[in-house]
Amino acid sequence: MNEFKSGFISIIGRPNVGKSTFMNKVIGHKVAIMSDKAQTTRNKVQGVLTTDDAQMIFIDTPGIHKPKHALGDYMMKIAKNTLKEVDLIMFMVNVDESIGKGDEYIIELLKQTKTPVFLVLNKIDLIHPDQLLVEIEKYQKTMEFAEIVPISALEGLNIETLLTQFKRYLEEGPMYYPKDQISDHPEQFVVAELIREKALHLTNQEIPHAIGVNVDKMTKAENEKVHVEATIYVERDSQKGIVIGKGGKMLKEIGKRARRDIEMLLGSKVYLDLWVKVQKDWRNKPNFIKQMGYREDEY
Ligand SMILES: Nc1nc2c(ncn2[C@@H]2O[C@H](COP(=O)(O)OP(=O)(O)OP(=O)(O)O)[C@@H](O)[C@H]2O)c(=O)[nH]1
Repeated sequence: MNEFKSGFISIIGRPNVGKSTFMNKVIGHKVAIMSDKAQTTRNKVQGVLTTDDAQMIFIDTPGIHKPKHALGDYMMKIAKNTLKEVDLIMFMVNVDESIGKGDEYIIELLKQTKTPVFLVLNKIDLIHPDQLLVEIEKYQKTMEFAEIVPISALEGLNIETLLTQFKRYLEEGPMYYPKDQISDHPEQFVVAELIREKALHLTNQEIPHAIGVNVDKMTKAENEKVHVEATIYVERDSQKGIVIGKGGKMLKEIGKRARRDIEMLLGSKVYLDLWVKVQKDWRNKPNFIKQMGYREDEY
């Protein structure tokens, strides 16, 4: 059997280029893995595409949508961190419009990351084929792209080619989101991802891949508050120290930010209890991975 590949793909592009149309075409109704509330969270998972031999998790890139308001260092840092941590970047542009300020802003950001960038020229149905080459050349002058793929999200043109190319770039990896459990308890996975994401962004150290999060318990209390208990797993004591921070400051901040997003996701008040544990070499322990929600046979 072929190896199973998986990875995170950050979608980036200015408003109206067709990102939602693309997601709908690729994932269709499966986008409904999360409640509508999730659509208001920052840095949200847009959709998960699972095939027999691969899983692609498309995520939004925060700090990008309103460059005018988001130029602050803080938002730039979040955007950069997100782009650094994903496996691929999908930069979508409208081929029927000239390169605008919004695109230039994104290109500047993309130049600073080592993650492979796919330039996806959308809406090819609106232009003459001769024009396509001209547009491609314009973009090629701005930076180096791993691949350039013209598509029409609306008409479904060349989408399969794009997905095949994505797969070529992804590495062997686990199935982060179970194929069939998605509609049952999707929240737990998303909640874990939100906590992990905050921990990654805030620690900004060499530990990202050593952080795993498990949601141990999620219950609704009488006052309608959702009580979430989760454990952040790291591989070494030193990493535990970083995640907890001086006087517990870091952990508190991770909790604060994660809670905000979880509340938006679930649409209710949340009480978040976070623990940090050292589990040596957790990434190489199949049972542990399974316990964290990944299925062993898919791993
Ligand atoms: N002709 C044509 N129109 C498209 C294509 N893809 C998207 N559109 C149209 O472009 C408009 C914007 O598409 P969206 O998918 O909402 O764009 P978006 O990037 O998600 O926009 P934001 O949510 O504002 O970031 C819609 O009217 C779509 O129907 C395409 O391939 N061809």
